[in-house]
Amino acid sequence: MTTDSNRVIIFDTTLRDGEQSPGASMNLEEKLRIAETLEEMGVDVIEAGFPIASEGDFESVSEIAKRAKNSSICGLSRASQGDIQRCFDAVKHAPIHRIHTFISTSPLHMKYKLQMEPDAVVEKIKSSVTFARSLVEDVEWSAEDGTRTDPDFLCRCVETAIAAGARTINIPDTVGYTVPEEYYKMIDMLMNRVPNIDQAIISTHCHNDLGLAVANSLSAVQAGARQVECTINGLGERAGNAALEEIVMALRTRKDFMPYETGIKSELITRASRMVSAITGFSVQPNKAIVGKNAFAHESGIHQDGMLKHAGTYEIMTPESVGLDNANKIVLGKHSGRHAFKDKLSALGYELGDNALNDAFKRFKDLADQKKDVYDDDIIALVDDEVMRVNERVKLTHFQVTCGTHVKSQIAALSLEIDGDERKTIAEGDGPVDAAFKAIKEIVPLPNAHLELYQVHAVTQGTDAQAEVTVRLEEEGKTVNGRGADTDTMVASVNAYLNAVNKLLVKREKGKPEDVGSI
Ligand SMILES: CC(=O)SCCNC(=O)CCNC(=O)[C@H](O)C(C)(C)COP(=O)(O)OP(=O)(O)OC[C@H]1O[C@@H](n2cnc3c(N)ncnc32)[C@H](O)[C@@H]1OP(=O)(O)O
Ligand SMILES: CC(C)C(=O)C(=O)O
Ligand SMILES: [Mg+2]
Repeated sequence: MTTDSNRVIIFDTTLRDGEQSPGASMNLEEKLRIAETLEEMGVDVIEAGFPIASEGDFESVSEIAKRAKNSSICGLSRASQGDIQRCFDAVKHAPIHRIHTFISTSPLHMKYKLQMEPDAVVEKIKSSVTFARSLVEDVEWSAEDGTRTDPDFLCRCVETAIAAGARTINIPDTVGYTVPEEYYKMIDMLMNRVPNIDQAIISTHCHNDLGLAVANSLSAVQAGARQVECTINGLGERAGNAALEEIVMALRTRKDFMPYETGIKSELITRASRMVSAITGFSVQPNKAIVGKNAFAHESGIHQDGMLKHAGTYEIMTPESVGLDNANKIVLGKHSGRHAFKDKLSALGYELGDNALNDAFKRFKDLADQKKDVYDDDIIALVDDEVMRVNERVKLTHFQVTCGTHVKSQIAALSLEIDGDERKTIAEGDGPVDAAFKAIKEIVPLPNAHLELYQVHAVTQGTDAQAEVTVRLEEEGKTVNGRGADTDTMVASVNAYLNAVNKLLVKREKGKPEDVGSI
């Protein structure tokens, strides 16, 4: 830990307050993994649990303490000797350790929860901190429900705790009630009114009931607090605690406005976030700041164009700075423009001329209108389809087919353009594919061609996925493969068959000059 006046101590309570989220219980092995990652990240203080709560909590705090090297390991305890002793017995194994003891100071909590008079609470602060100090050097004291506490009484409690030996004074916004300006004033008031305040570091512990936990914490730092209590992914009681990743990245990104340092290796944030999410089963919302899956994703054409020209146009931090190695994501969808589409094609190894690019872009927009997510594989299928269709002599102009139960045979209506001439037919078949292929053969007679393969696979997942169809035709020892891709499997099938037909025509041109172009 440092005495640098601009250094903010990061106190992580994922394993204590985070575990107080209903359904977020973790076993020993999981807590050890998280603690190891927090230590690797450079977290200054790890609140590893509440040792009096259960045998399991005691064991996990002890085990984390035994393995700790650089981080201080802390345990929570009520203002009672039993809790404090149990806490000490667990954290004492760590080379650097802390006892954190708390008691409520708001009128509501004192009257109804503790059923204690304010003077008795002050006495408890004195006795509990004194006892904790008899066991360890580093004692933190918290005024539970601090933000709803009478300011004069809060000053009295803080002064008592410091006089008894507390070296960190935490002012929790236990119920997420305060707002940034009010919290700033409260910290400022303590800094100015408590006579021995310079013997302690002021700490924040903000809950997110109004979505203000991070804003309140930063406001307190600006007022003089130098420890922030927070959790990975903002896990914690009810709506959670201030999110560590948001605090750290806000301080790092806005150094111009908030000239404070933390010791966190921000490149490990994504790893820690994913680990906590996987262990607790609490998924991170896609639009969550810093660690949401969309935090560095750009879908709209104007943003994508800006990003391609200069990432700073729409990103205030780099994905690498939080450990995302797949860099910023340009997500192609119906809001994308040509710049992003062309860039994606280059990344996929395609360089198309202007006309081909425009055609492919149009088909991409049509696809994006039908399909929510357009993946790289969709684009590859689409462009391959486009490239294959250049210079085709037989083109599909219209196709419709019936299908369903209680019909003996399916009817396909088909129009093709052959060398510029429109030809139409209607054919019956045993199933829609059979009807469609018979219709093609009626217009384009291929007496010696045999269908060797008809294969369908979904390019991506979901019911709106593109179907990719492969058709293999064999004619007098020559084999061609045709491919077609579309969200409609039947349209993809017809396109694949026609693609194979066009290839056969090319092969005829090359092999038998006398048959050139005969259809
Ligand atoms: C804001 C916070 O996050 S506070 C921390 C919350 N975390 C936890 O509660 C951890 C898990 N808790 C537990 O396992 C249990 O509540 C225990 C083991 C701590 C206590 O269990 P029990 O002894 O059965 O008490 P129970 O939880 O029902 O009630 C809490 C008691 O502690 C008292 N208490 C609450 N806070 C404090 C405090 N800071 N100092 C002293 N006493 C306190 C309450 O007034 C109540 O006392 P009472 O029994 O005389 O009425
Ligand atoms: C025990 C304290 C620090 C707490 O978690 C709170 O008040 O929210
Ligand atoms: Mg809390």
